[in-house]
Amino acid sequence: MFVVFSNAHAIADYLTDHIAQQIRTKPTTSLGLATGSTMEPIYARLLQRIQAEALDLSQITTFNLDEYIGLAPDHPQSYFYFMQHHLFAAVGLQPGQVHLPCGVCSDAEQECQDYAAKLARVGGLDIQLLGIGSNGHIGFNEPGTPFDSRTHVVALSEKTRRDNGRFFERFEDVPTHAITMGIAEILSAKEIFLVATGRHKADIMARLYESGIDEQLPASALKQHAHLRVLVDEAAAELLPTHVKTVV
Ligand SMILES: O=P(O)(O)OC[C@H]1O[C@](O)(CO)[C@@H](O)[C@@H]1O
Repeated sequence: MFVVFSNAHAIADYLTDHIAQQIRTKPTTSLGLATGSTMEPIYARLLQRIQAEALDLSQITTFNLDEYIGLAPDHPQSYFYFMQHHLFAAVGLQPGQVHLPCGVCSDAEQECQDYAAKLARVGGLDIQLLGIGSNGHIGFNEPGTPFDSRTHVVALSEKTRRDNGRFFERFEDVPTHAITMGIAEILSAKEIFLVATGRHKADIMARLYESGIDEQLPASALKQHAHLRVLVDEAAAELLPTHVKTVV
């Protein structure tokens, strides 16, 4: 389950190869995308590859995991802005191809239903990329989220708001709520890659390894998935027992 790479760039190379191959084989590939610092080197490498190979993205679709409630797409900390800045704009993905929950729609519950309906129409994304929060959240599915959840509004935990506070000027500016894809929708992807890099992710990787399937640890839901790979760098793998690690 755990594949250990020397560093974050090696993980980015591996995922870029895999995603590029998938798109070449299936031009209508649907990608589930994540945000956060972990994804930055991955999108940087993917962007280089797309440009170098002039990979045809005209038929792909993308679905992001989550968005903060209250942040407009042009807010620098919105996840829409993150995706535009790190990937979408440079590779020329068109508005109709990319999907993120709307954080400023007047009816958030309706937005969740609409997003869930769009995901249901795709019927399981081809590849889902995931980061992991230090409390084990995936997307913004915080501990205690039912594993059969679909897209929903979530109240962010104090821990998550503090972790993400590094991107905001003041802690009070960190949104209190978000819309996130649910765990059932994440699990419906055909392949899932959970990525964790850095020593600050070593504790949660050890917890994930030791835990049974437990709603208090959202990422443990992934253990039910037949095509999950957890990609870690050496620092994030530090507390894992040697016998569970495949080193590449
Ligand atoms: O990659 P980071 O910045 O450590 O974030 C980990 C996870 O937390 C989130 O940023 C949400 O808190 C996710 O988008 C991400 O997958």
